[in-house]
Amino acid sequence: MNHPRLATTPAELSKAITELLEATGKDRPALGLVPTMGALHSGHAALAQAARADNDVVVASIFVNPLQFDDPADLARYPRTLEADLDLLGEAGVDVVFAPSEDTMYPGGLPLVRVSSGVMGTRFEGASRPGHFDGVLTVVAKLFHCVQPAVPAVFRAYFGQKDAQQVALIRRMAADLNFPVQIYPVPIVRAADGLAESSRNVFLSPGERRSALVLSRALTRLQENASSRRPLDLPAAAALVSAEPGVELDYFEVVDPLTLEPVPAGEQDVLSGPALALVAARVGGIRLIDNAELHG
Ligand SMILES: Nc1ncnc2c1ncn2[C@@H]1O[C@H](COP(=O)(O)OP(=O)(O)OP(=O)(O)O)[C@@H](O)[C@H]1O
Ligand SMILES: CC(C)(CO)[C@@H](O)C(=O)[O-]
Ligand code: BAL
Repeated sequence: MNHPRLATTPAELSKAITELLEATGKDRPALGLVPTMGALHSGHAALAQAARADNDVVVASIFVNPLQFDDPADLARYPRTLEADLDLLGEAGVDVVFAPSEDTMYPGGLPLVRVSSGVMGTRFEGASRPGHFDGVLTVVAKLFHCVQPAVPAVFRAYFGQKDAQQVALIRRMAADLNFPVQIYPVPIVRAADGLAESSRNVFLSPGERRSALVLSRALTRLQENASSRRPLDLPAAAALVSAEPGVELDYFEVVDPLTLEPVPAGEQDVLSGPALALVAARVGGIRLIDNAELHG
């Protein structure tokens, strides 16, 4: 198995990227970045494959970012599978993996100055995980700076639509703070049973996994209502989730895909444009999120 080149410091990373970009012989080669927290699965592979298809050089990062965890237990048990991750990334054709230590990313402790995710970061996932999106945006800003090519190149970054709020916020950060990177969302990858792939799925027992399928079922129901121009009936979809034994609904909302502003209940019967349904629930002790685009 061909592993990608491994860089553990920004200096090693920069050197590897410059060498690979120069080796293309192109005036303006393209560089793709796939940020991850490791414990990789087919969802991450889809991101790496999309980056491979679009770019001359592909970098993936693996860093479990303590700044985005508000729950120390969640951080402590986050799965870490570096060897298998390198196999998967090698298979997907990734050239370089940046896997810094916590000390390298945050020398001298967690940073004093951070990126603020504003009001969009306080809703949905942000309401349940205070400080989460400031932590995500801060580390993504750092990763963009570490990967930013030192020679003329197109720079693209790939994020999964499974974390829809994260994609919306990273797009806003790149636009609001003039990051010279183009953000590419990649569609949600689902297991054969419909569950959105997630690193945390390994913690579900077989019974919990069966219960968790109610999330994708409820989203499909909304999609069918929207596409056949029936009233959405979000309360019925939420009731379906709440009625599932062992599932505790956190939120179920229909929002604007770019601003994440909720679509008022009175406007949900006839959608005036594309909308996004966002759902989060606890199944056993595990918090799961999912979403689906709605087209009327
Ligand atoms: N099923 C999926 N389909 C598409 N992209 C995904 C999927 N799962 C994760 N991603 C994307 O992979 C990137 C890295 O995510 P991360 O390493 O946090 O994995 P995860 O499976 O989302 O883990 P978690 O258990 O933390 O939700 C993110 O951009 C995320 O949106
Ligand atoms: C984007 C990210 C790698 C930042 O730590 C993380 O939030 C994730 O894996 O989705
Ligand atoms: N996939 C989002 C990262 C997190 O859950 O912390």
